[in-house]
Amino acid sequence: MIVTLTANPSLDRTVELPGALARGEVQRAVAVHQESGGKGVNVSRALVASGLETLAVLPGADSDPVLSGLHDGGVPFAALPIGQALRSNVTLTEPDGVTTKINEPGPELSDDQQDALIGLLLERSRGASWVVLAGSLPPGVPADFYATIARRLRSNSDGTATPSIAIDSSGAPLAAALVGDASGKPDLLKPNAEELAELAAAAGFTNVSTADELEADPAKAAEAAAAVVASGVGAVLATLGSKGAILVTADGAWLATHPPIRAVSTVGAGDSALAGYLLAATQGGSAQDCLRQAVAHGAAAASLPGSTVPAVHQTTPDAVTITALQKDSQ
Ligand SMILES: Nc1ncnc2c1ncn2[C@@H]1O[C@H](COP(=O)(O)OP(=O)(O)OP(=O)(O)O)[C@@H](O)[C@H]1O
Ligand SMILES: O=P(O)(O)OC[C@@]1(O)O[C@H](CO)[C@@H](O)[C@@H]1O
Repeated sequence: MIVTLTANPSLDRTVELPGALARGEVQRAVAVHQESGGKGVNVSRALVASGLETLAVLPGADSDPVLSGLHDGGVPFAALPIGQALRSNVTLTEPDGVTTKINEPGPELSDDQQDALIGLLLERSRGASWVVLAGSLPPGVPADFYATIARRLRSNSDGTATPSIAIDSSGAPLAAALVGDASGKPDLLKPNAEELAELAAAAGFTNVSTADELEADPAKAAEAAAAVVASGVGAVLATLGSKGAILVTADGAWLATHPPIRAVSTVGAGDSALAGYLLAATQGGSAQDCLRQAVAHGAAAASLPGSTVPAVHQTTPDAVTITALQKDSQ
C-alpha cells in the first residue's frame, strides 16, 4: 500500500486555448478538463490507474468537488473536514504545448487541523510500504511540516515496519527536507530542474547552476543531486522535462531518456513519474528499473491532456534508454 498526503489539494481546471495566449484579450476556449489534483492526489490517481493499492490522505469536506472527483474516479481517500472549500488551480494550454499555470494559495489550516491531519496520516499509513508527502503547504503550515511527519512516522512504536518516505515539494518545504537529523530526511526526493538547483544550493553545492543548465547537462545535474544525497537523503529522482530524468543514489547515477513525444499537457507529468518509480519499486525493481518506469510514466503523462495520468499499459518503458553517469565532480 502506498499512502499519499496532499496538504493543499486542488480542483485542477485545464483550459485549452485555440492559439497562443493573448494577454489582455478575450479568448474562447476549445475545451475544458476538470480533475481532482494536487501532487499526492495525482500520484494516487496514477497508482489506481495501474491497479496498485493506495490511499490519498487530504483535507476537505465530503461535498467538496475534489473529493467527489476522487470518489467518482475510484481513488480511495481519507479526508479531514476543515470547514473551508479547497482551492482551484487553473492551467492554460496552447496548441504548441506551452502551459501556463495559476495556483491559488489554498485554505489556511489551523494548528489543531494540522495535528489532526498528521494523526489521520499516521493512523492510515500503518503497514504502508511508502508514504508520499507532496505539494505545497497551505497558509498557516510551517515549512518543516514534512520533516515533522517523517520523524513521527519513524518514531512510531506500534510494531509495524516504518514506510519509506518520498517528498515532492518546492520552495521552503523542499529546502526544509535537508535540515536537521536523519530521522526527518526522506528516502526519496523528486525535484524538477528548478527545485534541484535550489536544493543543491541548500546542500552547499558550490558549483551551483541554473535550472536551464541542469536540464541541458545531465552530468551537472547528477553532481548537484549527489550533493543532496551526501546531505543525508536516500535517493534523488530529478525530472528534467523533455530531457528525461536522472536518479542518484549512494551506489550510482543514471540518466533515462525517452524518444520525443508530442507534449499536450505536462501538468502532473512529475507526479506520474514519481508514481512510475514507486510502481517499479513496489514490484522489487532495481534502481534502473524504477528510473526507466518513472520516465516512461512521465512521457506518457505529458502526451495526455490536462492532468490526466497514464496507466502502466499506456507507457513505453522499452523505449527508454538508460545511461550510467559519473555523479561526483572530478
Ligand atoms: N515535453 C516533454 N517531452 C517528453 N517528456 C516530458 C516532457 N515534459 C515532461 N516529460 C516527462 O515527464 C517527467 C516529469 O516532467 P517535469 O520535469 O516537467 O516534472 P515537474 O516539473 O515535476 O512536473 P509537474 O510539477 O507538473 O508534475 C520528465 O522526467 C519526462 O519523463
Ligand atoms: O501548488 P502546488 O501544491 O505546488 O502544486 C499543485 C499542482 O500544480 O501540482 C499538480 C501537478 O504536479 C497539480 O495537480 C496541482 O494543481
